[in-house]
This record gives sequence, structure tokens and C-alpha cells, in this order.
Amino acid sequence: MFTVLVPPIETDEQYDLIIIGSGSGNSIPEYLSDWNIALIERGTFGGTCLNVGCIPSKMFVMPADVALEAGHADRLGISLEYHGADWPAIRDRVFGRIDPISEGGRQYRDTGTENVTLYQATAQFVAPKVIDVEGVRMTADHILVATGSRPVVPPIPGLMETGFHTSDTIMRLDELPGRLGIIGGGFIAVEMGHVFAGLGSQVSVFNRSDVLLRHFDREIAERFTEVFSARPNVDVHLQHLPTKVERRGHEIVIHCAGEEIVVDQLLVATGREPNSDLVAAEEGGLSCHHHGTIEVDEHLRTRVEGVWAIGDVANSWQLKHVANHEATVAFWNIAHPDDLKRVDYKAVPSAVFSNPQVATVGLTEEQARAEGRDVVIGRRDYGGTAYGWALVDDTSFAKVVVDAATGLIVGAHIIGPQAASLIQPLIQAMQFDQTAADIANEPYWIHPALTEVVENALLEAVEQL
Ligand SMILES: Cc1cc2nc3c(=O)[nH]c(=O)nc-3n(C[C@H](O)[C@H](O)[C@H](O)COP(=O)(O)OP(=O)(O)OC[C@H]3O[C@@H](n4cnc5c(N)ncnc54)[C@H](O)[C@@H]3O)c2cc1C
Ligand SMILES: NC(=O)c1ccc[n+]([C@@H]2O[C@H](COP(=O)([O-])OP(=O)(O)OC[C@H]3O[C@@H](n4cnc5c(N)ncnc54)[C@H](O)[C@@H]3O)[C@@H](O)[C@H]2O)c1
Repeated sequence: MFTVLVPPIETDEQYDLIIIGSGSGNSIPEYLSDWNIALIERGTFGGTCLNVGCIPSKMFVMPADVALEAGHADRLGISLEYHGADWPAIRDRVFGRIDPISEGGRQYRDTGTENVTLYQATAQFVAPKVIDVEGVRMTADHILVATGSRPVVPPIPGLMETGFHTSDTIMRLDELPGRLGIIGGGFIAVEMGHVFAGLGSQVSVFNRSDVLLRHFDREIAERFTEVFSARPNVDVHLQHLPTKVERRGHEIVIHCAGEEIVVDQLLVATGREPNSDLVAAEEGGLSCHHHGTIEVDEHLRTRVEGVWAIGDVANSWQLKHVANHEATVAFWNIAHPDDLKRVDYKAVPSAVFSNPQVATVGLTEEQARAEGRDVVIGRRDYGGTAYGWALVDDTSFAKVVVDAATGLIVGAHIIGPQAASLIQPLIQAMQFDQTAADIANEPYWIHPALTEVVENALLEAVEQL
């Protein structure tokens, strides 16, 4: 499998294992406690998820959910009023929790783990299996590349001169902006759009496709777009991208489809690119796909013997639970060359923590049909179950895509409250090859819990088999 075999090399430093990146790369297992390890991190210790990604963003989503729900309380017959957010207090609570965790992790690796040497600098390959860290050349029997990804900036005229935020900076704003422009219509655009609109900013979203969340099941993307666009403080521009952005004093003017939209802050959320270039992967003999991810096999080995890659720099999922799974597999394989494990992408789920919430696993209905599968669709509105009546919900639903030949679930998609949790039994079923009929009919489903939405979607599919 390896196309590059590297003979022993003389360098300044020699380790058993070099790890580049302290996000998922930092989950060093106990069984490596007697290995001599170098951990190299150029930025804030702990990586994206902890510092600028999953964790802080969800801590902001929660107050936005509560603020939005206050505005919906009248449908339950109670009167609540949202009086606004103390943004600095929310921000300081979130980062007051997170920043010490990052710093604690940094200190632990710096002085608390005898077998680990922490370098706070940029690592770059200068040759296969040779890394340069600020002039120090080092090598190791194994090198794990876990350098993650970074925001992509689209080539919109005036953007660079005007200045803008990405997800790296938007959560640390000094004050809640009165008006926020967002370019993009994917995960970050709708999660951050929810946060700011929910807390009171006027949010204008600019998205080049005809729906938000366009990679999701079409019916889900359309429903999401409809509900999100109807929210207070939200203004969605579809099928048009800004042609120019400019600063006028303290304001930013976005030119789009003949209109000028004026905002106070601008967030660019148009995808993330892998940090393979930051580690000079090609100098190290590694080969990259055209979009920049490092090529790995099912054991997470690169083409250079002893060099491994995981997480956003190696996969296109760009999800933390995938990076975590890959870290577990790669560390195991590094330490157990005679018992290599394979990565498992059989049922990779994801969830968008916007409002409404969305969760997905497996094939969309369109993908399943495009593959030529004979599928049946089971669908249930939240409003068609007892708990949905309690919620007074008329927009949420769950949908399962079931292979008619095998009875197996090939995809599941949910939009609505607790979608990310509701989908879990369907992920389990797909992983363990349980049929839709088995999981609909065999276990108890608690009455009248919201999970009855999933049970009924399954039953509807099973009736058609
Ligand atoms: C706003 C936002 C919200 C998200 N929310 C979710 C979510 O809810 N659920 C989910 O599953 N995923 C979410 N993600 C995605 C998730 O954060 C990433 O998939 C995950 O963190 C990737 O982990 P990683 O270990 O590959 O990389 P990272 O955690 O990014 O770690 C890479 C580290 O390598 C360092 N580095 C890079 N180059 C070098 C170099 N040359 N030398 C030394 N160090 C280097 C970087 O500084 C960084 O600290 C979110 C992402 C963002 C941006
Ligand atoms: N809840 C979660 O799991 C979560 C949350 C946030 C981020 N993430 C991860 O981080 C990744 C990055 O998030 P994201 O929202 O930046 O990416 P995304 O891929 O979800 O969405 C990118 C958006 O930008 C648009 N776009 C792409 N190129 C463009 C261009 N040149 N000009 C204008 N628009 C363009 C796309 O059409 C899309 O709407 C996600 O793919 C996801 O894997 C996950």
C-alpha cells in the first residue's frame, strides 16, 4: 500500500510519535503512556470544536432557543415577553467556561504529562517523515497529522478591504450587532443566524442556492427554508450572492441583486478547507485530493509509511464525532500494527442546531432514488402525535427512507424540536442492520413521548413493504 518507504533519518529530535494538532489529536490513549510523544499546536490549545466550534456555538444556541420560544408561548395560552439579551454576559459565561478548559489542557500537556513534549508552534514537513518546528528538525516512528480545517473566503469584490467575521471571531463580538449580514446557507450560517436573530439582531442571509441547507433531503431543506425565513428578524436572500461589499463609516453595505443592504457586522460562512497546506503535506510526500484533504486508506494510513491523518484534514465530513472516531482508530493502529482496525462510516449522522433543529443520517430520498433503489418513505408530522399536540407544532416532521427489497433503513431525516436526539434509535438501527419492521414493532416506544414521531414514521414505511 505504501508508495513511500522512509529509511531511518538523522534529525535534531527523535520521538516515538509526533502529533500535529491538539484538537482530536490530543485524545492520546492511556496505552501510549510510555511512548515518547511530541504534540505540536500552532493556535489555541484544544482545536476548533472546543474553542470556536461545536461547544461554544451550542452554548449560544440555548439562550437563542429560549428567547425565540418566549415569542411562541402565546400558542400555549401563556403570555411571555422577551426583553432582550445581555450579550456580554452570555459571551463571558460561554468563554468563561471554555477558555479555562483550553488553558488547563495546554498546561497539562506542557508540564503535567512526562512522556509528552508540547511545542506551541507551526509544524511543517520538509521531507517525508521530517518535520520542521521553528528550525528544529524532528522525526518519529509515527506521525499523526490532525491539523483540521479553516474557513474559506469567497472572492467577493470588496470583502477583504471591508473586513468580516468568520466563525472564529463572531462569537466573541463586543456587543450584539443591530444588523448582521451572513454569506452562506449551510451549517454555520443557519446556526449563527439563529443565535443572532433569536437574541435580537436583524439578520440578512445571502445564499446562492434556492434553499438553505441544500445538501440535506430536499423536503427537509425546503421546510427549513420556509420556517427559518418566516422567523422574526430574519431576511433570506436566495439564489443571489453579493456582487460587492463596501464599508461606509461604521456600516457595511452589501450589494445584492440590485439592492443595497446595510449591516453592522458581516459573517462569512461559506465552508471550510483542510489545513493540509499549513503542514506542507506535499513536501512530506503525502498526496491530497483535489479539495485538499490528505489521502488515507481505511486504516487512516497515508501513502508514507508511518504517517497517519485524521479529522477535517483527512475527511470530507468535517464533524467532531467523525474526527473522534478516527482518532480512536488511528491511535489503536499506530500502537497495534498486527491488529489494524478499519474506520467505519456506515451510518454517519449530523445535526444542525438551528431553530428549527435538523438531523440526518444516511441517504436522502433523492440520493436513494438516484442510486436506483426501490424505496418506501415513512413520514410523520410531530403534529400527528400526542406530544406534537402538546407542543402545538405544525411544521416539524420525521421521515425514514427504507429499502423495499431488504426492509433496512437507508436514510432518516428529522426537522423539529430535539431532532438531534430523536434520530439516535435510527442511527443505531442502521449501524446494526435492524430492519424498519423490527425496530418499529419489537421494542416499546414510550407513550406519549416525542419518539412516537419516529415510531409512526417507521410504521408508515413498514405498511408499504
Ligand atoms: C462554528 C462551528 C461549529 C461546529 N459545530 C459542530 C457540531 O455541532 N458538531 C460536530 O460534529 N462538528 C461541528 N463542527 C466541526 C468540528 O468542529 C470539526 O469537525 C472538528 O473540530 C475537527 O477536529 P480536528 O481534530 O480535525 O481539527 P481541529 O480541532 O481544528 O484541530 C486542528 C488543530 O491543528 C492546529 N494546526 C493546524 N495546522 C498546524 C500546523 N501546521 N502546526 C501545528 N498545529 C497546526 C490548529 O491550530 C488546530 O488547533 C463545527 C465547526 C465549526 C467551525
Ligand atoms: N452542527 C454541526 O455539526 C456543525 C456546525 C457548524 C459547522 N459544522 C461543520 O463545519 C463545516 C463548515 O460549515 P459551513 O457552514 O461553513 O459550511 P457548509 O458546507 O455547511 O455551507 C457552506 C455554504 O456556503 C455556500 N458557499 C460555498 N461556496 C460559496 C461561495 N464561493 N460563495 C458563496 N457561497 C458559497 C454553500 O452553498 C453553502 O450554503 C460544515 O460543513 C460542517 O461539517 C458542523
